[in-house]
Amino acid sequence: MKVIEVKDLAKTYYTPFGSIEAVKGISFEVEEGEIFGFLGPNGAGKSTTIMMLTTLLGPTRGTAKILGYDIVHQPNEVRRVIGYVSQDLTVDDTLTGWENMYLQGRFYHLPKDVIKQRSEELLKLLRLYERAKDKAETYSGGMRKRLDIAMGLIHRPKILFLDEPTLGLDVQTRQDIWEYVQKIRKENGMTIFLTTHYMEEADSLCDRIAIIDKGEIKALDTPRRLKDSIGGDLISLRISNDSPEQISQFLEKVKNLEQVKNITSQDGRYTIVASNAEKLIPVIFSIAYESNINISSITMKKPSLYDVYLAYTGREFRDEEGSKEDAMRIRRLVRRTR
Ligand SMILES: Nc1ncnc2c1ncn2[C@@H]1O[C@H](COP(=O)(O)OP(=O)(O)OP(=O)(O)O)[C@@H](O)[C@H]1O
Repeated sequence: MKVIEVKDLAKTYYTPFGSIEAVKGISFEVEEGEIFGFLGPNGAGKSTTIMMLTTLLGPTRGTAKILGYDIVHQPNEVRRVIGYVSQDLTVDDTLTGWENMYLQGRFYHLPKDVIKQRSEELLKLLRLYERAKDKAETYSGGMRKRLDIAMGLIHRPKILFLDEPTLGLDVQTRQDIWEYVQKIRKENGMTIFLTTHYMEEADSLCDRIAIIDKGEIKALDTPRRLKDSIGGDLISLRISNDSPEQISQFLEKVKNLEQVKNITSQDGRYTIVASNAEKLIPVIFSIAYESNINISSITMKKPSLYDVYLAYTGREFRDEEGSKEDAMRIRRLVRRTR
């Protein structure tokens, strides 16, 4: 069953300095029980999309349905069936874990006994139960994020939206959060929609991934199939010759080999996409020898999501402006979690 249906969804921000087309008419569907990831660099349009789907922001164009409810015309129904954990923590530091859970439960008008029972369940699931009587200000950053997720689950949402759930957390805590997200899905049969700019997070956690760049979905599939879509292994090589003519003749010969699918170059590095790369490397060396080409380095690897991103967007997964914004956001989170 499709629980999220998005059709031609778009958002343009109008600012005194001009308009920004943050999301440019995207369409996709999410099946019940999936962990669905939105992967893209800073500024790609991930938060804008999640905010539209959680009814916090009106779209400029297009529609989306959450469990059949329209995000524009039935926002209250949508809010009842979803949980949303934003990038910013909603935890109140001056309250204990229990109190934070209680407050959240009251927002949803849940009876006291239900809040107590669900809080106990969730605090145990997210390994916070032992510290639930302590004030949140004594928690680590990872514990606060876990409490935030527990709070987002108190009304038993059918779909949980997580915006960059592990932003600014260390590697170990990040992996803990992944484990909890998988546990939540398993134990509650929930659908999870998350945004991330961490490749390994999307790879190990998501059933399917949409790669988003500059407000557009560039590719959407399972991590395995996305990687397979590259069409083979990747051989990366550097050449120390100076003559462009010599190099292009060499590359032409390599390109004509049956196993070679594609060759791209970036910053003086040539990337060859090929099947059976192990067997191809000696052949490349012998062509280089015949063509008087000096290979200064050569490596071989299976494609990663990073390579998929590169192949679909034609550029590196970085954004100078975005990384500044990201650093600021992490600093803000760190300050708050102190
Ligand atoms: N309130 C706003 N007003 C104007 N422009 C905005 C606003 N919010 C976001 N933008 C712009 O819209 C684009 C998409 O931003 P968005 O926050 O959705 O991206 P993102 O992929 O979630 O990145 P990040 O992880 O940095 O939040 C960016 O160019 C951003 O600067």
